[in-house]
Amino acid sequence: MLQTIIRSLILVVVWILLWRIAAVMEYGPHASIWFPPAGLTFAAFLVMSWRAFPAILIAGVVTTFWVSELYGGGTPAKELLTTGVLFGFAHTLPYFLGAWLLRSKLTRLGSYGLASTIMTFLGVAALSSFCAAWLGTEVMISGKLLEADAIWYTWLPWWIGDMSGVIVLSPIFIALMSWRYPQLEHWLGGLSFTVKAGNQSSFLWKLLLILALLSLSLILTSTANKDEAAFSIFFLILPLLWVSYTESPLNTAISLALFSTITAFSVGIFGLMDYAIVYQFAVTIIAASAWFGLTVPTLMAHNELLTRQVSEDGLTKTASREHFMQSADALMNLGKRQNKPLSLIMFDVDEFKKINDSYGHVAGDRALVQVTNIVTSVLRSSDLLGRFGGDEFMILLPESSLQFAEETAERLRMEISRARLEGTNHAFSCSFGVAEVVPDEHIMATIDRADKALLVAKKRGKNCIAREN
Ligand SMILES: Nc1nc2c(ncn2[C@@H]2O[C@H](COP(=O)(O)OP(=O)(O)OP(=O)(O)O)[C@@H](O)[C@H]2O)c(=O)[nH]1
Repeated sequence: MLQTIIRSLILVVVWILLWRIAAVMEYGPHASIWFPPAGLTFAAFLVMSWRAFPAILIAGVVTTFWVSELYGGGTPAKELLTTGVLFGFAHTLPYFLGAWLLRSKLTRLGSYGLASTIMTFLGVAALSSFCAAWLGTEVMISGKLLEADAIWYTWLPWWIGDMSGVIVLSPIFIALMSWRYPQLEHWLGGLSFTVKAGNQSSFLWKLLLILALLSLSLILTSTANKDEAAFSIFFLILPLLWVSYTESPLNTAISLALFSTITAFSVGIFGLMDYAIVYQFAVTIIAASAWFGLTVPTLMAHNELLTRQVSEDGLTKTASREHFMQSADALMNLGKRQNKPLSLIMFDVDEFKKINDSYGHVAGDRALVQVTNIVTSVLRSSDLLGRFGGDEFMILLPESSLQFAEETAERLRMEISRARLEGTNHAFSCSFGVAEVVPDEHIMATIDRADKALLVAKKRGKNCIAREN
């Protein structure tokens, strides 16, 4: 309970502080480049759900009194209180509903729906801020804190400011809060905001590049005082996308927060109010693109994982049957072009069933890994080892005559027979069948001949090598 009260108090104070900062950076009445409290409200509802309500309502009431103070005052306290409560609801309800929608979508998507998560986040940010700005303006007008016709020139910049506040800043607020709520990571749709171990120097260089380019664009605009110069800020999309493609979501959130904060402050410092709308759109569009950019590394990682799963045997990490066939085709074509012989070895662990029956299937699995490790240590890097199925494996040896393949099989047989099943005194052995690839034949024909030779080796008493007839 005490913890909830402390968290709510911190939320009230931070919200009011951010509101004050945004008010300092206003380029028109109720219009700033971005409105950070909107980002905080959205993040708070996403992380804390309805528990964030009291804190944001209180902050809404306090700031309504402050607005009256800033813009002339004169409204009686009772009326201000009603306006404050109404404003609180006008601000919180749209963001609460938006965060609830995103939250329920996230729980359904899991970590594979990052692109969909980001699309929903951007859509929800646009809709929630639209409603919050519209309702907020109406409340301000009915509370006589705004002129009736102000709806037309206040509502639009209010909306864009709120929307960019949510799009640009709520991820950094979610990141800050998720350190206190680690359970968040499960449903952030593959977005992890935890600090990753490792060298951050490349990120710092990228950050410096962003700051340098931003300063250049701002100085250029204040010197030239031309629209064309102001639009140069859109070039910042390149380094920011670079960050999102190559860095963690947390680093992307930090870069966007820093980029947008400096931009918002600079509009006041450099007197760039005339270009405020350019900066507002630049910040929002660049942030939205950077969030989509985050899907690239995630998709690439998924792609890599899937490729590995398809091309690798899950247990022994040797080539899967499908991958072996594909690679064998390429190696056979190369052999044919270079006019070099290729040979194939099929081998099978002897009495493998006994290992399973005596020591269990887990020990059986370990035995298969042990055998393939021994085989890999003997083979050349150009040889291709694949699992045919069960305890049967195949090796394609480029630039190898039948004679060379037999010698290799003999070395493998010796090495394997020296090994003992981990933690036991159980000795292994394998039987081998060897065949040479005939130019233009299908790999399955060679496999068939090597397999027949393997059967012969088994019939001869196992732990030996047989060559094709
Ligand atoms: N632990 C484990 N066992 C497997 C796996 N795949 C197949 N097996 C078992 O491996 C055994 C293969 O037995 P076989 O090759 O038919 O016979 P064997 O005992 O090796 O006898 P020989 O080949 O005649 O020497 C079967 O009992 C399968 O259930 C696996 O991935 N892990």
